[in-house]
Amino acid sequence: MKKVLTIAGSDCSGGAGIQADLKTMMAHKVYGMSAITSLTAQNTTGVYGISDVTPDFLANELECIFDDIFPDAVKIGMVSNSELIRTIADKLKKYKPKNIVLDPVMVSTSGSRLLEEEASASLINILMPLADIITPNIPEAEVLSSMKISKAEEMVEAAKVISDKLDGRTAVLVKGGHDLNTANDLLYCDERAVWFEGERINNDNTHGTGCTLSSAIACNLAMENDMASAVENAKKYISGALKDGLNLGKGSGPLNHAFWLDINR
Ligand SMILES: Nc1ncnc2c1ncn2[C@@H]1O[C@H](COP(=O)(O)OP(=O)(O)O)[C@@H](O)[C@H]1O
Ligand SMILES: Cc1ncc(COP(=O)(O)OP(=O)(O)O)c(N)n1
Repeated sequence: MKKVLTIAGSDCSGGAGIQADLKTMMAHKVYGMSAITSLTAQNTTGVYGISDVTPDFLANELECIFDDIFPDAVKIGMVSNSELIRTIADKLKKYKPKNIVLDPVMVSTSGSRLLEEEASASLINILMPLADIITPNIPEAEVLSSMKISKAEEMVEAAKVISDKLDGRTAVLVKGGHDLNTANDLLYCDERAVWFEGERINNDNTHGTGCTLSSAIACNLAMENDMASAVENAKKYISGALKDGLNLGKGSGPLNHAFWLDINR
């Protein structure tokens, strides 16, 4: 059985963070593990509290995992401060896992900062170069490229700028969920731009879409798919989970991961 590790924050309401990641892993029939960076008190209406673990505790979690059940892929999500970012980088350099997917989580859809402002530079300079793929949404790609993105060509341009900053070694997937007309994601990999077109689904329940997509990519890489196939399969997964139309909570609700179990029975 393939094994996948998520290093991310906990969402007590189960829509995003490690809960979304572990549900995605279960649906992909891989063995899921989690190193928690932060506890959040949040639900479909917003984020009401954040409590980071200590760097020593995160180091301990990572040692426990890597020394015992070595993952075939690693997904990294919310890491709110520079000390935690450095802790993760140290362990990745020590253990050298393959297939690192980094979702550069900065601000939740509900508008709360999940990355301290002064930690952006550490995320970019310390953690991103270690990733095989990073998956910014449009606002995150704007921050990373220092560009405004308002059309498809600018998604390509921004992805190139970000890729250049990472010496071209890291694939860049600019997600199009924040474009109100389409849902097309752009993969820039090995100096080539490839579009993954998605039908825009009329569902405001999008809590955890970014977490889910990046975990699905990690699962597919663990299962030895190449990068483009991993993104293509992950896009099918996210589209199906959104289309299912689960409607829970008073705000932007979570996805239904169980649809995948039903269609793959
Ligand atoms: N309404 C939608 N219809 C179809 N796909 C969507 C929709 N909203 C988001 N997605 C897809 O969900 C994934 C996550 O995208 P996005 O919402 O941009 O990221 P984030 O959750 O990090 O802000 C992408 O594959 C995007 O295309
Ligand atoms: C603990 C935690 N991690 C990440 C997020 C952000 O989730 P994401 O899927 O990027 O997008 P939204 O849920 O904000 O739409 C989170 N909220 N909590």
